[in-house]
Parts: sequence; C-alpha cells; structure tokens
Amino acid sequence: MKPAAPPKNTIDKNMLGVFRYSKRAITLVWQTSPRLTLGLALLTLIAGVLPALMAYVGQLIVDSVVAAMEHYEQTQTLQYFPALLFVLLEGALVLLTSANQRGLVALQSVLRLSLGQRVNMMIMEKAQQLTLADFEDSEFYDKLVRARREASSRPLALVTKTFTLLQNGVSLASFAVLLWQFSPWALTLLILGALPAFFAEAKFSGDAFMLARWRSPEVRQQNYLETLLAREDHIKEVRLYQLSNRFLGRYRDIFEKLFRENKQLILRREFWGFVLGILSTAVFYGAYGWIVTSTVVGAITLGQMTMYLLLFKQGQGAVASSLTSISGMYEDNLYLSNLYEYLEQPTAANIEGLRNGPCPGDGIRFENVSFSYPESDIPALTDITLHIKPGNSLAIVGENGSGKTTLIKLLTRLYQPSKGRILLDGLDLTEWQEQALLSRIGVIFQDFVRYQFIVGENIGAGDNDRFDDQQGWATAAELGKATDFISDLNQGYQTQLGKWFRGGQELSGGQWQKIALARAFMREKADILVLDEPTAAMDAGAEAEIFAHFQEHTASKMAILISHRFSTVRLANEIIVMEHGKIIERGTHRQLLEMDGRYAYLFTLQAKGYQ
Ligand SMILES: Nc1ncnc2c1ncn2[C@@H]1O[C@H](COP(=O)(O)OP(=O)(O)OP(=O)(O)O)[C@@H](O)[C@H]1O
Repeated sequence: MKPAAPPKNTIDKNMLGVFRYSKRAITLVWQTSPRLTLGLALLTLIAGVLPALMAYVGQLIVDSVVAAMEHYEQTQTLQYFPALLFVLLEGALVLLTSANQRGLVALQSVLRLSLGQRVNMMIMEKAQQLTLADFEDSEFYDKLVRARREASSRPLALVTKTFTLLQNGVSLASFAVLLWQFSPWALTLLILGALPAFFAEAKFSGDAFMLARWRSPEVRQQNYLETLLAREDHIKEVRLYQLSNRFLGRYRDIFEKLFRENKQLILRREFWGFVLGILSTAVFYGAYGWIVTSTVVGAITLGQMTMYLLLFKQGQGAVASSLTSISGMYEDNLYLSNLYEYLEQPTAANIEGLRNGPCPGDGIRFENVSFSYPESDIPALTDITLHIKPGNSLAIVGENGSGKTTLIKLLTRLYQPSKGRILLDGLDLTEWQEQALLSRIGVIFQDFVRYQFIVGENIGAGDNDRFDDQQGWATAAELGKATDFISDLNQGYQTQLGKWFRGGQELSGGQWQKIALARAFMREKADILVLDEPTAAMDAGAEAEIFAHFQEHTASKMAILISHRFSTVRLANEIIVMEHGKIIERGTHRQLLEMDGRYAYLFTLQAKGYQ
C-alpha cells in the first residue's frame, strides 16, 4: 500500500500516465448521472467543432467579399447578399458558441454537486465496513482524510480536463481536415512540431504525480504541525510549553526539503516547456510564411489564407489549452489514486452469522487468547483464559499498558485474537451475526465520544432504537448520576453540547463521564456491560454512588469494570490482575488480599494514600 521510495532521478516511464485515472473518473461521473454525462460529452463535441466551422465561414465571408468586388468591377452592380448571409451565419455560430459554453458550465456545476455527494457517500459507506486496524494505519487514515477533503471537486475536474483535451483534440482534427486541403505536409509538420511539447508536459506531470505521492508522509507531518500550531485545542499547551518555535522550525525544515525537489522539477519543466515551445512556434511560423507566399503567388485565395491563419491561431490556442489541462491533471490523478486505493481496501467478507449460541446462559469465555496489534512484535495479550457468567461481575486491574483495554477491544470484536478463541453462549464471536452480537454489548471506553449534539441525544446514542426516547434519557441519566447538572443547564436535555456549533455548552471532564455512563445505562437490552475507566475524572463520592447503581442495575448481567480505584474494584465477583498482557493473579478481593501478592500490595498502597 505504501508508495515505493523514489529512485534517483526518477522518470515516470509511461507518458500517458496522466490519463491513468481518466477512464475511472468518467465511469464515476457516468454512474452518477448518465444523462448529464452524455450532455457534457455532446456539448464538448460541439465546442470542439465550432471553431473550425467559424474559420470556414470566415473564409466564405472573405471570398464572397472578393467575389463581390470583382463582380462590381465587371458589372458595376453591388452584390451584398452572399457576404452578409455568411456574416449572419458567423454571428449565429458565435451565439451558439456562447450558449454551448453556458450549457457546459451549467452541466458541470450540477454534476459537481451530485458527484460530490456520491463520492462522499461512497467514502463514508466504505468507512463503515473497515476494521479498527485500518483506521489505526496512519497511511490509510491519511488516505481517508484526503479522499474526503476534495471529494466534490477532483473527480469532476479530471473529467472536465479530459473532456477539454478531447474538445481540443476534436478542434485540432477538424482544423486538420481543412488544412489537409492546403498541404498534407503542412499538417504533418505542425503535428510533429507540437508533439514534443505534449510529451514533455505529460512526462513532467507524471513526475510531479510520483513526487507528490512519495512526499505524502512529509506533507502529512506538515499538516499535523499545522494542526498543533493553529488549532484551539492544541495551541493552549503548545504556547504554555513555549514549543511554537521548535514546531515552526520543524515545519520549515520539511518545507525546505520538499521545496528543493519541487523547485528542480518546476525549473526542468519550464525549461523544456520553453525549448520545445520554441520548436513548435518556429514550425508554426514557417508554415505561416508558406501560406502567405502561396497567397501572394495566387495558389490559394485570400479567403483561404484568412481561414488558415485563423486555424493556425486557434490551433495554437488549442495546443496551449491542452498543455494546461495535462499539467493540472496530475493533481487530479493524485486525488483519484488515493480515493481508489481507499475504496479498494479489502474488507472482511460479510458473513451471515448466527443470532444465538448453542449454550444460552453460558456467558463469555476467553480460551487461551493471545493477541498482537498489527505491525507490533510484542504481544498485547498472552494466553488469557476467563469465564464470566450472567449475573457476575469481573474487575480488571493492572498498570498502564498491561492490556486491559485491548481485552475489551477483543471482546467487542473490534480486533480478532491472534491465537485462541472467545465464545459467547458457546459460539465463537466470529460466528455471531454482527447485529445480534452488538445488541448484547454496552461499552463505555476511556475515550468515549463526546457527540456535539444535544444532551438527550448524547444519552440516547446508547440505544439506537430509543435514540429520541425522552423518558429513556431521564431514567438513564438518573442511573448515571447526571440528572443534577443536566437540570442546571439552560435547556436541560435540549442543551447543545460542545463548542462546534452555535450556542454549544462545554462540560467538565467528570460531567461528560456522567453523560457517557448514562449512555451505557440507556442500553437496557445489552447483557454485557463494560466500563473502561469511565469514572477516572469523577470525584470519589460520585464514583462510589455510580458503582452502587451499576451493581444493582447489572444484577442479572455480565459486568466488566476496569478501574484504578481499588475501593470500587473490590465489589466485583472476580478480580483479575494483569501485567504485560498476562493474568498474574485472580480471585475475589478477599482471596487476593490473602494471597498477599501484587493486588494486596497495590491495594494497601492506595489505602494508605487515602488515610
Ligand atoms: N492501537 C494500538 N496499536 C498498537 N499497540 C497498541 C494499540 N493500543 C495499545 N497498544 C499497546 O498494547 C499494550 C496494551 O495496551 P492497553 O491499551 O490494552 O493497556 P491498558 O491496560 O488498557 O492501559 P491503561 O491503563 O493505560 O489504559 C500497550 O503496550 C500499548 O502500547
């Protein structure tokens, strides 16, 4: 998935690489709206042939004027009609060009809206099928962020540029048809003169594409530093620790490294663009001279000369516009390569799964479960064996990084064990139907989500079926000990939380935790409740009270509690002590104290602290 390291003096061998995603972009646009895409293609085609038509009419005007003048000399009668008719025709073509142009802009704008929505939906739907491990892969996460950022503009930009190239191609082909009459040699010369500039632009665009891909880790670091230096939630600490200059320095260093490489590419690109541009201009003016002399010797008419000159001018314009399109295409390609890599990230096959286990009431079993995080050699869990029956509670204690949260992540199927298996009611977690499994589990992680919604919805999020159930909110808030401060808020359960939206109210850490607990209590149907240190920011009184509720409320359920406070842990039916991913002690509070091991030591230490 990672782009290869850049070889020295890299060259993108495939000069047609700028078109690498054009087909996919067109397919995407086509799927968004076949009608609009057809319309766009048709108008592009018309825009392509109109210039040649106008040049041709220009010839007819001049020739009919010359004919009228000759006619006047011979007969002394004025003949306005053919010339004026052609003038009228040219006027009509100009009108058509302008209508066509408007139509193109309108179609593109409408398509941009639908396409943006479609791509964003694709990105978010895909995100729902990914595993947590995918999100933890920085490279991959970056793809997701970038894919989202420019979803509405890039695919269409690539299509528009591809179409502009086609339009210019059609124009040039129609010019060629007219020019052929003058001399096939002139045509061949002009094509040969323009080709080097085309290829150079395509090559350098390809190089820029590869360079930008290889540089994406550095650019990502720069983006991160920008976040640190310019976002409200980071700037506080950065300023207080006086880190600004250090971070600015890092930002500058990365820039300078990227700048050197980009500068070289820009200079090479412009140098060759200029040199090859001279070649095509020289050929162009050579042919120009040829046409002028052919007119002087009477080989072609004045009207034909006017037409050819116009064709030449417009031909140069079409070539220049094609070059601009090509040079802009690499950025669009970069976006699309990123988008497609993201969309094509393999996802686990969607298994049907079972809704019940063979031994209802057996509860949760961990059988010799070991686990290592992706790209980590050190196991986060080793040989964990556990059994929690309905009606029982399990407390997990252990120092930071001992594997407590990881164990919960495995239980909730966010990750799969590397070895061993986890059973619920006798059925391996992997064989459960996702919906059935998840409806049985209620978890509040340390880093629970602080939804920037109203208070009630923050609680209702615990049970999707009762998301808006106001009575349910109140009951859950009562259990989470959140009622008091909610009633002090301006609009009670309707108060907007967080700072993202107007009128939002920020809560203290402990108040947010109470909201999160209420959310867990909202999940009435779940019979496995997990609290991963959700009360750390609460005062000891509130925590004790909440756990009393928790015990009472979960009497017939399976409760798992992670906490560093032994005063609450002691209430659990079974306590396990973890160290370096292993269970080193297990038993009730009393048994563990009698064992006089790690638990007893830590308990006594903490108890002393409270004295
Ligand atoms: N997403 C991750 N990717 C890789 N390693 C991880 C990841 N999350 C945790 N780890 C590692 O796994 C080990 C166990 O972490 P875990 O979060 O389970 O600890 P914990 O016991 O819950 O700690 P704490 O008390 O600090 O919350 C740690 O060594 C940690 O560095």
